[in-house]
Amino acid sequence: MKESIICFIGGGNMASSLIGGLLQTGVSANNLRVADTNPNALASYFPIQTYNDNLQAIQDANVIVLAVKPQQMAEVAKSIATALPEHPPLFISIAAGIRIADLNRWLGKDRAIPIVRVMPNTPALVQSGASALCASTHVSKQQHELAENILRAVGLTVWLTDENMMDAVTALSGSGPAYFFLLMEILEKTGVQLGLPQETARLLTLQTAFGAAKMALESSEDAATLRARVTSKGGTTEQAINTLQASDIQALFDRALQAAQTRATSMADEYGEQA
Ligand SMILES: NC(=O)C1=CN([C@@H]2O[C@H](COP(=O)(O)OP(=O)(O)OC[C@H]3O[C@@H](n4cnc5c(N)ncnc54)[C@H](O)[C@@H]3O)[C@@H](O)[C@H]2O)C=CC1
Ligand SMILES: O=C(O)[C@@H]1CCC=N1
Repeated sequence: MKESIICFIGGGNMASSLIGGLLQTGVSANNLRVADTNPNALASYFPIQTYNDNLQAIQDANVIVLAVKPQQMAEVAKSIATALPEHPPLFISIAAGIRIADLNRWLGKDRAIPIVRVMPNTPALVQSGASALCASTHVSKQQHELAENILRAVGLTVWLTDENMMDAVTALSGSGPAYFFLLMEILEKTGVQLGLPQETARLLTLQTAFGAAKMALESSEDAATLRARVTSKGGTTEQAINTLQASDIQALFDRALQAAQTRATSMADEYGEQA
């Protein structure tokens, strides 16, 4: 991976998390490029080569990371197709919903293009991302390893054998950081309502979230057991958990994640087959 030239098409929120994470992990700035049609998106960027012309940016790249919005993907991919060499580089698409088959059609028409579809998340910026990967049948063993190495450099990776699982992953871990950030917002605000100074509520919230995640990751016990250890019989936690369960928090999250999964699937139809 260290020698590969990795070119990002689209330099927004998710691309900047990946680029920042890769730089932190020691990938040379000389091997990273980013192209974006909006020069403001690149203004505050890391010290890597930036382009406003996608076709110029992809020249000699070993890996092209497609990081534009799903609705822009067809147009961007079809334009890149006009400039691909005889042996196309590895494509990594991080777009929610967009299927490998559609990407291959846009990029290659009838010829096979090596594509790895990935659903990463923004904690990649601090090497704590979680990515699910799924490879097209035309991805070589080396390209498989290359994609794995790029994403593993910024966090956990899991491979999916069934691309259909990607929309569930998008609902769980792709969107997931937002659920935890929302919970942090809620806890901090509630702490203030209970009488704590804002900064005290903020710090206690963040450290509690971090501590709970670290403990769950490092423990051999499941989350339910760890929760039980906090919940003293007749104590305070029991009151809070009972209140949350009386409002059926499980059903609320079922509906929320189903809505996200359904949206990912509908984006594939909206921006894919008809595009
Ligand atoms: N934000 C997130 O947490 C995650 C996003 N994703 C996926 O990553 C992709 C990008 O999402 P974000 O970074 O959030 O969006 P964003 O809007 O922050 O970034 C997209 C960038 O693409 C640029 N762009 C638009 N048209 C272009 C073109 N023709 N050529 C080159 N660049 C162009 C835009 O100027 C913008 O900077 C999406 O497909 C999304 O589904 C996947 C996982 C998590
Ligand atoms: O909200 C979205 O559509 C993207 C995909 C996962 C996270 N952000």
